[in-house]
Amino acid sequence: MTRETGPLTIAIDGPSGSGKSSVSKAVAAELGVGYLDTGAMYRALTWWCLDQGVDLTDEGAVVAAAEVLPLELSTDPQDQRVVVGGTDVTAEIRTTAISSEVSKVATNTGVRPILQQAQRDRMAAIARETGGVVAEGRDITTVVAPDALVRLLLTASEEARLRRRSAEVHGSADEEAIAATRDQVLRRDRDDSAVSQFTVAADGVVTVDTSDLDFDESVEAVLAVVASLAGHARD
Ligand SMILES: Nc1ncnc2c1ncn2[C@@H]1O[C@H](COP(=O)(O)OP(=O)(O)O)[C@@H](O)[C@H]1O
Ligand SMILES: Nc1ccn([C@H]2C[C@H](O)[C@@H](COP(=O)(O)OP(=O)(O)O)O2)c(=O)n1
Repeated sequence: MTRETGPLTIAIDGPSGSGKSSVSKAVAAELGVGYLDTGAMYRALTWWCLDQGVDLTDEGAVVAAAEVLPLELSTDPQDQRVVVGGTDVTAEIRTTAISSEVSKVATNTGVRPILQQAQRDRMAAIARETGGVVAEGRDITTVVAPDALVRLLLTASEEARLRRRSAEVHGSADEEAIAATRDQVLRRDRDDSAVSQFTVAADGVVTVDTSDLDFDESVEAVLAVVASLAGHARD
């Protein structure tokens, strides 16, 4: 798609389970633009460090790994593939083993500027190629792309986020499954909050609360904000 006023750049942040990845992918597909999952980059680096035997608490070693991370990330929202050093890790980076360790990498203050710059470069390349980009994470609206045309904070109640993640990871949202999900949702958000602000919208960032919306309604709500801010009329 093309716009006379420049590329349609959309930045979306939010806590775990708010619907960032799934909603962003659907929004990008609907608008016909590329997609960047910045969380996948932190997850891929975590996987690679573990694979290479790098101690995640050795900050300098993890920074050195970030500098040479051999990452291939697809940009098609309907075909997401993450390849590190020739190994397809698309599924593996979503496992509890990675989810429980990724904050150690994401809170490494030497790693963040390296991945943030890589994310800016990727956003620019995707926008050039497809006329726009939907990029999602924790600091896209504030640090990576504060000048994006549309900036959104996707939120949902703690209860809704736990229920969704639990259903996704354990196939159930009963008490036991929710208890097993707490660490990778609440503890991780608490840790990640030390380096990014993603619970309160920064100035100029629009909040969409999805607690009482189903998936399709969440996608519609985001598309409505895009239409009002970017003047983009859907086909
Ligand atoms: N509004 C919604 N209502 C119900 N389920 C949702 C909604 N948004 C997302 N989901 C589901 O919740 C789970 C977590 O969503 P995801 O997009 O991975 O969140 P995040 O990227 O913010 O961690 C997925 O299984 C997704 O399909
Ligand atoms: N822009 C970003 C994106 C993710 N992160 C961190 C925070 C998370 O713990 C990990 C993984 O992010 P991801 O978006 O995949 O996590 P969720 O799907 O929301 O559970 O990376 C970050 O610090 N900054």
